[in-house]
Amino acid sequence: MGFTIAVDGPAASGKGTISKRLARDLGFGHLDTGRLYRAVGRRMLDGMEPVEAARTLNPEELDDAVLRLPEVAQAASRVATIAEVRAALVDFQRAFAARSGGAVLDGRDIGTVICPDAPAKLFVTARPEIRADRRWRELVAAGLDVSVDSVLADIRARDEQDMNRADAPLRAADDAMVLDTSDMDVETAIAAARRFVDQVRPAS
Ligand SMILES: Nc1ncnc2c1ncn2[C@@H]1O[C@H](COP(=O)(O)OP(=O)(O)O)[C@@H](O)[C@H]1O
Ligand SMILES: Nc1ccn([C@@H]2O[C@H](COP(=O)(O)OP(=O)(O)O)[C@@H](O)[C@H]2O)c(=O)n1
Repeated sequence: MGFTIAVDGPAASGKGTISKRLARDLGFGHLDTGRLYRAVGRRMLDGMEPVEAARTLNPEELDDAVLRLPEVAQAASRVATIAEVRAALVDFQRAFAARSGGAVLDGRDIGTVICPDAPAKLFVTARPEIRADRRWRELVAAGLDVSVDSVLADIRARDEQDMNRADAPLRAADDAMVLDTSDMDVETAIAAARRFVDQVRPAS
């Protein structure tokens, strides 16, 4: 089994950016597990029952640009409260984590539930207003007409729902390194994450 890096944190904290770079620089695979929940949420918006949607998800659906939409993110957070939906997605995530050659998974419950034995766990966070500003810039750059206030409201609502659900709530694992990126630029945040990984990774 390869080395697994678990990266969790709230919306737009920078966990995807860090995970992608760690994976690229280390030659590991990367799985953005939020896309699984977004794909289920999207299917629910199309009228499908969420548990059925999770059980029959196709990996090809994970690359659709429509998954970025704020309404899909909200639907994702709603379906993510359903224990049977989460259960249906466990095997896919654990199989990815176990791939030889190493894996980086980012989400909300990777260090706590999906890969509790991962040797490297990061919890990436930032102040809500900063996260909202980052996500707003990203959505505007993608051509969406959204206000920063609506993005902040979505982030706060999802934080609340994700932290307070009964099954696999968003929280830092006890053995996670907490990285607050509020006052870091992208390169500084990536470098801090890499230093931590290098400390716990056996030299190869
Ligand atoms: N440390 C940082 N400083 C400034 N912008 C950042 C930082 N980290 C990420 N971003 C930007 O913020 C947005 C959200 O980052 P992303 O990695 O997608 O967050 P997450 O995966 O936690 O939702 C992206 O547009 C990204 O380029
Ligand atoms: N491992 C995960 C990943 C995402 N999710 C849910 O899926 C939603 C969307 O996740 P995401 O990672 O794509 O969201 P962003 O952080 O990119 O905004 C979250 O608000 C969570 O409710 C989860 O419950 N568990």
